[in-house]
Amino acid sequence: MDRMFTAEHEVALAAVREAAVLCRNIQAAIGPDVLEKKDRSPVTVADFGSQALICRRLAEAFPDDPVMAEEDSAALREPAQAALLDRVVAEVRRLVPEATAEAVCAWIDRGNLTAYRPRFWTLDPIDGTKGFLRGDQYAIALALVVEGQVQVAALACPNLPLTPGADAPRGVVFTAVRGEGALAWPLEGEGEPVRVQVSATADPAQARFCESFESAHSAHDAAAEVARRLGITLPPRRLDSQAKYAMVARGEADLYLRLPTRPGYVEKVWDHAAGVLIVTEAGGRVTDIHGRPLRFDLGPTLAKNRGVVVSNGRLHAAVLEAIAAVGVA
Ligand SMILES: Nc1ncnc2c1ncn2[C@@H]1O[C@H](COP(=O)(O)O)[C@@H](OP(=O)(O)O)[C@H]1O
Ligand SMILES: [Mg+2]
Ligand SMILES: [Mg+2]
Ligand SMILES: [Mg+2]
Repeated sequence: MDRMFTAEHEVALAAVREAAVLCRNIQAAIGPDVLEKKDRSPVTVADFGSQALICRRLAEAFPDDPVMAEEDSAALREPAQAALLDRVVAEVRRLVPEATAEAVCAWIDRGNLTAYRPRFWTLDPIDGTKGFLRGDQYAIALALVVEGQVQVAALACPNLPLTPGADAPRGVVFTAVRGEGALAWPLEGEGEPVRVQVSATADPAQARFCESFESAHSAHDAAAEVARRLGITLPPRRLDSQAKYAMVARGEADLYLRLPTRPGYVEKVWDHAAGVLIVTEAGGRVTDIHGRPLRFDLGPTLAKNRGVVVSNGRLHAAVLEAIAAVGVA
C-alpha cells in the first residue's frame, strides 16, 4: 500500500519544530518579574508567533486547506496593541527575516475557520499556556482532520525529556499518520525517530495516571475517587497540556483522566485532536467519560462529548466502569 499523507506529515513536523524554536526563545526570557507582575504577555506573544509560523507553512504547502486555530489577530490589530504586535513580529523575524506586521497578522488569520469542513487543520499554537508561564510543560499541537477523522498529527513538547525517566535532553515531537503508528522525534537535530507504544499494564491497581496541573480544568477530587475505586495507590502526575497524551502514548503513564469540573465547559477540538491520534496509533484508546469516541466533525468544540478518558487500551473498560460507579456527570 502506498503511504498516505506523506507531505502533510512532513510539513506538520517541520511546522511544529519551527514554532517550538520561537516558543523556547520566549520562554527562556521569562524572568521572575513576569511571574510577580502576573504578566501574561510572554504567552500571548508566543501564542500569536507560533500560530503565525505554522499557518504560514500550511499556507505555503496546502493553500486550499482551512485552519481551525485557537487564536485570532483581531485584538493584535488594534492600535492600542501596537507594542505587542511589534514583539510578535520581532520574534517571528528571528525565524522568517522577511516577515512584516501585515504578513504576520494575515498568517494568524489563516487560522480563522470556525465551522466543520471535510478537510481542515486544527492548531493549538501553545497548549498549556499556564504551564508555559510557570516554566513547566506545554505543547504545540497540529492535526489534520479529514471526514471527521484525525489523519495526521504533530505534537511538539519542548520541555518533555526526550527519553522517559531521563532528565535531559528535553524536547520531543510526537507524530502519527493514521494506520502507520506513532513516532517520537528529537525536537532538534537530525536524529532518527523511535516508535512509541503504550504500556502493557493490565492491573488497574497498578495504573500510573496523569491529569491537568490546573484543578479548574479537570476535577482532581473526582479523579481521586475513581483512582481509589480502582485500587490505585500511586499519586497522579500533574502536568499541563497534551503532553499528557504523549505520556500515555509512550507508556510513561497508563491513564490520563480529564473529568469535567463544572457543567457548561465544552472541550475544544485543538486541545485533543493531535493527542488522540498519537495515543490511538501507539495502541491506546481515547473516549469521553461515557465511552463515546471524541467527535471532530462538529466545529470548534467537542459538543457531544463530556470529559476525556485516555488509556493504554487494556485498562479502558475498568476505568469507564469506575467513572460510572463514582457518578461523574
Ligand atoms: N474549565 C475548563 N475545563 C477544561 N479545560 C479547560 C477549561 N478552561 C480552559 N481549558 C482548556 O484547558 C487547556 C489546557 O489543558 P491542561 O489543563 O490539560 O493543560 C487550555 O488550553 P490552552 O492552554 O491552549 O488555552 C484550555 O483550552
Ligand atoms: Mg489548549
Ligand atoms: Mg492554546
Ligand atoms: Mg487558551
